[in-house]
Amino acid sequence: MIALHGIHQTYAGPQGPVHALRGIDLEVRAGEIFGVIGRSGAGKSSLVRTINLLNRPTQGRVLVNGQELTALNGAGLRAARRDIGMVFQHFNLLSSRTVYDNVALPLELAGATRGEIRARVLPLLELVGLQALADRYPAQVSGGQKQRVGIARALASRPRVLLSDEATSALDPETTRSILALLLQIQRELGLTVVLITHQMQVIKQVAQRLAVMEAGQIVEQGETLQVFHQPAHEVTQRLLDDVVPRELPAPVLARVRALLGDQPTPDARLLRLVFAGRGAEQPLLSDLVRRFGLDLNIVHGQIDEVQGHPFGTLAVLAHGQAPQREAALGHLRDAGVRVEEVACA
Ligand SMILES: Nc1ncnc2c1ncn2[C@@H]1O[C@H](COP(=O)(O)OP(=O)(O)OP(=O)(O)O)[C@@H](O)[C@H]1O
Repeated sequence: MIALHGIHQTYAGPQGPVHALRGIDLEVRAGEIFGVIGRSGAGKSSLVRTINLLNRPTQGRVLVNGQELTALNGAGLRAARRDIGMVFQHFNLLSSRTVYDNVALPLELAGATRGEIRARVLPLLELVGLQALADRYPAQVSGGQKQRVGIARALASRPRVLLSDEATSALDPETTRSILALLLQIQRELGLTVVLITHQMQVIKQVAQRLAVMEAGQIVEQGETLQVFHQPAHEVTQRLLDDVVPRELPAPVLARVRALLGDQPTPDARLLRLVFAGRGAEQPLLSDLVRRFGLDLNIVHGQIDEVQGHPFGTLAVLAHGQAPQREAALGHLRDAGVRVEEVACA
């Protein structure tokens, strides 16, 4: 659906060239929501803007729906771009136009009649829940509503691809959730392919089926969201994931563990952090540890969440038991797909 081959992007900066993209190869499948995450300056905006050639890459090829955009210019490129909608962090609405007229703009530019425009804009406003606000100006609606206008405008030319450049970064968490829910809804209803860039794993967690992690102009990791959350391979991914599943146990939890252990050396006790995903989270593994391996467990901390409809979470347990049983129990957990880490608590 979308294929990027060997993409390089170099800008002329005041202190010399800036290599914003350094050899990106990426495939996005038809009908999926693909998330691109990275820290500030990693190259995310540069990447997403190459997909519709808002930035023409210095080197490399961009293919969308089998058409090589990098080989197009002028009218050919303009036509291809109509198949790619885009929403922006700061909405990019025209303040002098009403909500209705902002959504109508791309259709006007494409030469549609007033009747055609009306027949397209009204259902779009209904889709994004703004039919009652059609006559308001951007200054008279909230940030979340502005983004709904931006989404309706992006959909006006019936694109098959939607690019989202930090669409929720200017919004509060609750509005972010509602905008992401809307993106999911339209992706499902219209069968859109969505590429969404963000610096927040919470956003990825809510909507992306697959993701790529960027750092310094390169993709350092990519895969299915649940898999990457469960087994992040790159340090940058792990750091970004700390937002959703912190690696460090909170200090009060560690203090409680120390209090539980008391002053006596307890060679048979281990503090373990278990990361469950999908399959592992659905089995009665903790009762197995007690019944089959004779361990004593204190649950000291935990959180359970959902990623792509699958349970995902972490649990910190203080496990008491003799070394052979403990090792067998940990093997059992790992076989069931649970990631097991020993946490130092001294
Ligand atoms: N038009 C430009 N001219 C010069 N340098 C640029 C230009 N656009 C981006 N850059 C530089 O390219 C690098 C990548 O920027 P880009 O905006 O793609 O990253 P980003 O991951 O989207 O960052 P952010 O989340 O802060 O927007 C940065 O070092 C940035 O300063």
